[in-house]
Amino acid sequence: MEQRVIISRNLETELAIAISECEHDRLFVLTDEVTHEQCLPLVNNFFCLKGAKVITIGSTDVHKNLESLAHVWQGLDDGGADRHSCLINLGGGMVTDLGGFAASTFKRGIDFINIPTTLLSMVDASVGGKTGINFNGLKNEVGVFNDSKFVLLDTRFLRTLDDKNLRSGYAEMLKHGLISNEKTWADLLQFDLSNPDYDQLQALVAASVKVKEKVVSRDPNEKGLRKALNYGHTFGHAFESFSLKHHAEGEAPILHGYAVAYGLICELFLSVVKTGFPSEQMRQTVRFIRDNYGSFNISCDDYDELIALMRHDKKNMSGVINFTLLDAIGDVLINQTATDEEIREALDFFREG
Ligand SMILES: O=C(O)C(=O)C[C@@H](O)[C@H](O)[C@H](O)COP(=O)(O)O
Repeated sequence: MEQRVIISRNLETELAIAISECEHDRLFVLTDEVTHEQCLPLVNNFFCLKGAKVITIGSTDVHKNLESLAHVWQGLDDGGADRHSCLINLGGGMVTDLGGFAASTFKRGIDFINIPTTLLSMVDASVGGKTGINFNGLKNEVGVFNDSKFVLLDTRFLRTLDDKNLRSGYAEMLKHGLISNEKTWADLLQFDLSNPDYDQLQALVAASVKVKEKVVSRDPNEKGLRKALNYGHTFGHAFESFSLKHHAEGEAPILHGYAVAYGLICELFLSVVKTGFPSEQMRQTVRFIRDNYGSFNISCDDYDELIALMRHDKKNMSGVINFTLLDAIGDVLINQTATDEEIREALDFFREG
């Protein structure tokens, strides 16, 4: 059965139907500490979740690791899960990625349902079957492609989101705009992230999910076209891993979407320099990103480490760093390379504008 993505109108009814179409002798709900407090109360008294056992892991990407994964497997074991049980992932991208991986590997695979609660997870992480954890300081280093049976997308959860998480998810929408068409891209640049209109956002979310679904349906296992969805991520994942390692004590590492936004700046620059992307459209996008995401503090001394991180990108072939670039909005070029010198120039552009 293919993954079914449903823009929810009545979450309780749709969840009941989804569960009935999955193996579900025992039900489990995975939350993180934040969604346990803010989102679980919105679904906890659903009749279809009666008797479900709740498993909770730490929040943010810092916990997207082996320990949390083992905690979920343990929770499933303790709750008597067998191969006919079902895991419902209620949370952001970290929960849907990690929960999806836990479900895909427990007893070699049980059914799971994603209920994304963040913008990032709604438009990106919960759709398309990429599951996994970070490992060895590298983003999503271990995982499998495996679709949740359902994604139930209820935009009411967006109202529980803080400003930073809203902006984080929006970066992936911006990416979808850049890889799809000028109209979607231009609509996205008009949106006021400081004063979000949730009705307008709901329409943009629906359009954004369609971009992702369309790409994934043509290339579910990222043999080619799906690399379009990784635009901004060669630099983005390097920034994110760098920040996970070096963030100051008491300060949170940058959120995934912020890293992607910064990655987009670098990869737009490379797109202009290497593949002829129009520089005015780059400038407009970069201005929007700088205005809405600020910057990330790196110096020239960090370049070698960032390039070393890029050498682990999953798109690479034969040890050569691989980029997705654009020659125009909606015109994606996969399997592009750049010299270390060009990568450094892109980092200079990121730092200096
Ligand atoms: O779904 C995809 O394919 C993507 O590349 C979407 C990305 O936005 C997403 O962050 C993804 O999890 C990154 O995957 P990775 O394969 O580069 O780790």
